[in-house]
Amino acid sequence: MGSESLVHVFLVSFPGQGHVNPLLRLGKRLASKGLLVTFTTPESIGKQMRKASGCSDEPSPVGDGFIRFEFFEDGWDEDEPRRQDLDQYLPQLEKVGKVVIPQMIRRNAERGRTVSCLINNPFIPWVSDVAESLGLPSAMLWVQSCACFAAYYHYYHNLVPFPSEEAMEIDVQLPCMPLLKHDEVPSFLYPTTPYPFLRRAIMGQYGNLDKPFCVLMDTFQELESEIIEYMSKICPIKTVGPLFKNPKAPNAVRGDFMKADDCIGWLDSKPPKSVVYVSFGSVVYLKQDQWDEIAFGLLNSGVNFIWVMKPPHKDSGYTVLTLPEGFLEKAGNKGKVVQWSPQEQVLAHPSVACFVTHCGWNSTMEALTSGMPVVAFPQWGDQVTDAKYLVDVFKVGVRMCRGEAEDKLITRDVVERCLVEATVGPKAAKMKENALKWKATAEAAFIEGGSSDRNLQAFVDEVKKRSVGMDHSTAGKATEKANEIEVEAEAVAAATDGKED
Ligand SMILES: O=c1cc(-c2ccc(O)cc2)oc2cc(O[C@@H]3O[C@H](CO)[C@@H](O)[C@H](O)[C@H]3O)cc(O)c12
Ligand SMILES: O=c1ccn([C@@H]2O[C@H](COP(=O)(O)OP(=O)(O)O)[C@@H](O)[C@H]2O)c(=O)[nH]1
Repeated sequence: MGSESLVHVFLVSFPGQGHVNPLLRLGKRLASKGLLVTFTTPESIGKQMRKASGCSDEPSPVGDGFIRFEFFEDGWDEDEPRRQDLDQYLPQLEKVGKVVIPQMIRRNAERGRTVSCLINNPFIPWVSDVAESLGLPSAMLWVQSCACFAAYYHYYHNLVPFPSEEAMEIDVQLPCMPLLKHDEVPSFLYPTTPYPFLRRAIMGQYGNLDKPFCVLMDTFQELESEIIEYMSKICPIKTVGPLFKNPKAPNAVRGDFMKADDCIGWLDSKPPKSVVYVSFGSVVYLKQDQWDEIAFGLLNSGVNFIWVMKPPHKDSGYTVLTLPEGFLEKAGNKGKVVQWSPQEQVLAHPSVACFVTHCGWNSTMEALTSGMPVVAFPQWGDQVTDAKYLVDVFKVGVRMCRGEAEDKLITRDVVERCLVEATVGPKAAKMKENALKWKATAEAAFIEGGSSDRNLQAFVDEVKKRSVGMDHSTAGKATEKANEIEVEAEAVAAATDGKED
């Protein structure tokens, strides 16, 4: 069957690695179940994805369906530094996206690829408005834990007290969740967060939560059963994780912004469970003094290690981190420093003993599903909550810090102690045992017939059902509406021409 005759879903992603990965993984899972999937995000990131991962606009077969990429211009010059300032970039994306997404959908319809459903991830809640205005069903992929989803929900609706300027250090009790200490609540909710724009970005999604007919989540029933059950009574939640596992299409299509450095051969040469993998994800950037302490902690503990040292974006305002003098020489063949790693492969490698992680939700799911114990080094946002769960609830980790808000230098001795604790002795063995249990539970969820697979199949069936109900007049309405929006946009552009800075 050609890709034209398939039901077509259109995925719109916020241009961050931690958002692209889970949405693209969802796209692959949907494609493998027989859908045509178009994935879009701004061209600035598209350019990187094409170069690093070979993403193309030609449909690639995935299982029974296809996936293709179609990027969009965000209206800014290629090297516009304001993209690093989300306070400015998010409104720009909304302004442009509300015009260009309907145009893309119309062009697809004209080419015989009528879109049946729009799916977005957080930070770009206006996608649900676009869907609504076109008369299209929409869904949202939540890319953090259900626990964090619940925390934000209760905050948004003022259902329980959260830390405030009057009472900064109060603990937070949410239904069906362990008590969260004040610094274990997603840190964007602190009154003092340096990232209020990220709080606004997330809250925007809650303001629009009545629009998607389904909230997909990259978690699984057995991992967060009580809170999933509780929130399911309030929201149309479907857990479909771990999304990075796709039995039918392993690794074919990827969306990395940077090419991964090769380190698998090096890992092959190391004994089983002898290597510590250290990565803080795609956005966290530590301070130089903390970096130095980690470097000495790694050296002093004598472990083998792979350390991801991602260069900062040139407009981020961060100064490039350096390694202590003589570090690489001292580490010798015990250590490997890379700019970007093939993380899924590293976590699956038998030589790796533990993962020093910033506890982003993607990294958290990848670690659990790979049966990998962690050393939790959260910084902000959901990371501090994920760290709490990894250590106290899932029991697969030791805690190295409590987050950026604590503003505490973690010394080399503490780093060393945590590394030893996570790799040798009875506590390490127990954590490994727990991690392997989570791995097995995750596998049972994503294989055919498992909880996540059934939820995904139910979602696909629902999309198909709605697309049948969507006769040509609905598709025609979408086209008409897109035309109207375009005319309006042209008028707006003409009216504002030359008036912008
Ligand atoms: O592309 C991004 C840019 C920024 C950012 C941009 C400018 C700033 O001054 C501060 C942050 O934040 C981000 C935060 C993100 O949160 C990350 O999102 C994941 C999924 O929600 C979580 O699981 C992780 O813990 C969390 O780091 C993801 C981004 O792509 C970005
Ligand atoms: O060297 C690296 C570091 C990270 N990742 C991937 O980048 C994503 C990071 O997402 P996460 O939610 O963990 O953190 P964020 O970058 O959003 O803070 C995960 O899928 C990782 O597997 C990777 O492939 N190589």
